Amino acid sequence: MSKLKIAIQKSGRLNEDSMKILKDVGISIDNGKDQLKASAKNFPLEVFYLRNGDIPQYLKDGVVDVAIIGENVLVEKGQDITVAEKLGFSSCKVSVAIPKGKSYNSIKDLEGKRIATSYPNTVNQFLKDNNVKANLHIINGSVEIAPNIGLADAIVDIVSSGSTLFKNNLKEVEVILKSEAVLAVSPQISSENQAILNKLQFRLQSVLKARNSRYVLLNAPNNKVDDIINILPGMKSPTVLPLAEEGWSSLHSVINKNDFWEIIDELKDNGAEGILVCPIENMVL
Ligand SMILES: Nc1ncnc2c1ncn2[C@@H]1O[C@H](COP(=O)(O)OP(=O)(O)OP(=O)(O)O)[C@@H](O)[C@H]1O
Ligand SMILES: O=P(O)(O)OC[C@H]1O[C@H](OP(=O)(O)OP(=O)(O)O)[C@H](O)[C@@H]1O
Ligand SMILES: [Mg+2]
Repeated sequence: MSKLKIAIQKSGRLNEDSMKILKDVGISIDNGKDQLKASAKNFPLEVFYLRNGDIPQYLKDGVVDVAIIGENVLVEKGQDITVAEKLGFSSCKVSVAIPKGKSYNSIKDLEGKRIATSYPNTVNQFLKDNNVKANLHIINGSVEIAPNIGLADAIVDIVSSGSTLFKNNLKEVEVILKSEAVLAVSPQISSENQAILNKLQFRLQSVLKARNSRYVLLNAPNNKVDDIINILPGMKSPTVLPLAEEGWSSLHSVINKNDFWEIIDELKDNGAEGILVCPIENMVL
């Protein structure tokens, strides 16, 4: 029987969350220590542990069918690779930064400047789109140090919290792109393995929806139930059950996790009590 081949970052920022999402979709992996290849016990899946930067080529060559990878790496090295699913972790930006003390008005200020980066294709495309010519210095890591040692006037690198920029006395002046971890698909995937991918994607979607949602339970006097139903976003028809205490009901609903803190005061002002907010493991809609 055919198996879907998936590439996961061997070690680094994506590894743990990638393994966690496979676990959350019910796939258990037989993982020997330091193994570069492993098989799932209960799903037709083979896992290859690879360097993030090498994965686009493996996808292009059809060595692996799918991969969990940063979108930014696909922009840099994998233009013809499709994204099946955004996975909601490892959010970051690829940005231009310059020394804090330098003035900056527009992209044109980069004309003729030296830019240090590990993402030359991304930077070249950005410069071309903006009709700016600059000189690239390609380095593999610790890019933020380049302006301080006189190697460059500006850098293009990943920014997340901004603390690396801050520590190196740099400021972000342009955001070239926003990125998160994605499930990327090889253009060479067979129809047999595409069918396995569809099953994996169905499970992923159910887990991702659940991660973004919360199950809310609350109690309210019966005469407030209609008002509270109007406040709870996104649910056409919450469950309403009578409480043992006369004149009171329990309301159950699913809401987007980001909405909860926005509506909590409104719920309380409208008579909601005993509000419970619970995580959801899976959502099949
Ligand atoms: N500070 C950060 N915060 C959030 N996400 C990040 C951050 N830095 C990188 N990422 C994302 O995680 C991915 C992996 O980053 P990481 O630093 O672990 O790998 P790498 O050194 O670029 O790759 P390799 O596996 O080839 O060594 C990046 O491609 C990017 O999408
Ligand atoms: O905005 P921040 O939250 O500070 O994150 C940004 C930093 O994180 C990444 O480096 P990483 O720690 O992965 O080191 P690396 O250069 O060895 O990959 C990236 O290259 C930046 O340097
Ligand atoms: Mg890194």
